[in-house]
Amino acid sequence: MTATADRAQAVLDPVYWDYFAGGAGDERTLRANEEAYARRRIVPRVLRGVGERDLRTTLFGTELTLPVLIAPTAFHRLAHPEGEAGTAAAAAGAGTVMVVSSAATQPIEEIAATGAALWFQLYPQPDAAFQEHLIRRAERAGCRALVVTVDSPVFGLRDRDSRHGFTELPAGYACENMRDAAGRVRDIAMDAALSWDHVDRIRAATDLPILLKGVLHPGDAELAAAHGVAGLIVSNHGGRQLDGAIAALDALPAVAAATALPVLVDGGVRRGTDVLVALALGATAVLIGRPVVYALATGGRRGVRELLETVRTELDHVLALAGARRPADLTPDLVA
Ligand SMILES: Cc1cc2nc3c(=O)[nH]c(=O)nc-3n(C[C@H](O)[C@H](O)[C@H](O)COP(=O)(O)O)c2cc1C
Ligand SMILES: CCCCC(=O)C(=O)O
Repeated sequence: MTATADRAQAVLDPVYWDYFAGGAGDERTLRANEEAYARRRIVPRVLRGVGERDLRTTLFGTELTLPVLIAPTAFHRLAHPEGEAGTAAAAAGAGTVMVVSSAATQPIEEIAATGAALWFQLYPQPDAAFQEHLIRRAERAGCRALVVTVDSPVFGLRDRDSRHGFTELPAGYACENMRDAAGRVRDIAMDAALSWDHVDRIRAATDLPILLKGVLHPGDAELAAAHGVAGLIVSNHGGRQLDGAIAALDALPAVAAATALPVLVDGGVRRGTDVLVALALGATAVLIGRPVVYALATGGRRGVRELLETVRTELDHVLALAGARRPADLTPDLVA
């Protein structure tokens, strides 16, 4: 991973690099996400007759060839001219799901034309009619789930971006999926007044399964189930929102214990061993953010495909070494 990050930094405009790589505040949580994986050790089982591994995982009716999804990240055209469609083409080739950001720089219809299985990430919007318009568009484009990001009542304070004065997209780029009924691009609203009522409203507006992204507290996992949510993503937004927040991996066990819903996790997943550890500690699948952007920056769709295939190979390999045939065989006792 480090090599890819270095290569991405070398090809990217320094302002964009800092936007992609950076986090909030002192970037403590950003670092903590990776450190939490580095702290864990695997306690393998032997002589389990594992044989051929089977990495397939089904989520809300979609079969994935590996339990690794592409996290929603903004502005792919700033990383590479192929943009989100390049990332989606790689997801389709690898047989996994891409979660498309509200801040994608290409229309969802063009991203969907790659044939990829897509979920749409929605920042809950205070304007109910506008929000419903966004949801309908995602549905019509064939998105199979809504990922509602709930960790952003206000936007994170990111020192690197402030230093550069990076506050809006350059000319020629837009958040193409934030167009209203009149075709005008609206700013993504963040609203500190949002509450569980808003989740109820989104649920009433769609039959798509709803995942809440950005849950870290087990009490919120219990509430999510009570509000009819289909799944959770344990996440601190890659350390870009609340600096000082608990590392995603450290939050995972208590959230998984608090709910019967499928629990996904993102933040700091870099290798097959990290995937194994997250699954053992209660995740049904993981998502990867920055490494995808870096791979896109350096190699377009081919780069992203290569990244996914590397993670697949690594996960297959470490499952064998740890004595597990499939993701469901992984249990917390395998991690110290
Ligand atoms: C450049 C960048 C843009 C992001 N944009 C979004 C976004 O639009 N919506 C969202 O819910 N999360 C967004 N995230 C957070 C990711 O979905 C994810 O939680 C995080 O990147 C995972 O950590 P990782 O980068 O360590 O893998 C973004 C993250 C990055 C790095
Ligand atoms: C308004 C764009 C939001 C992108 C985002 O979520 C991030 O940069 O972390």
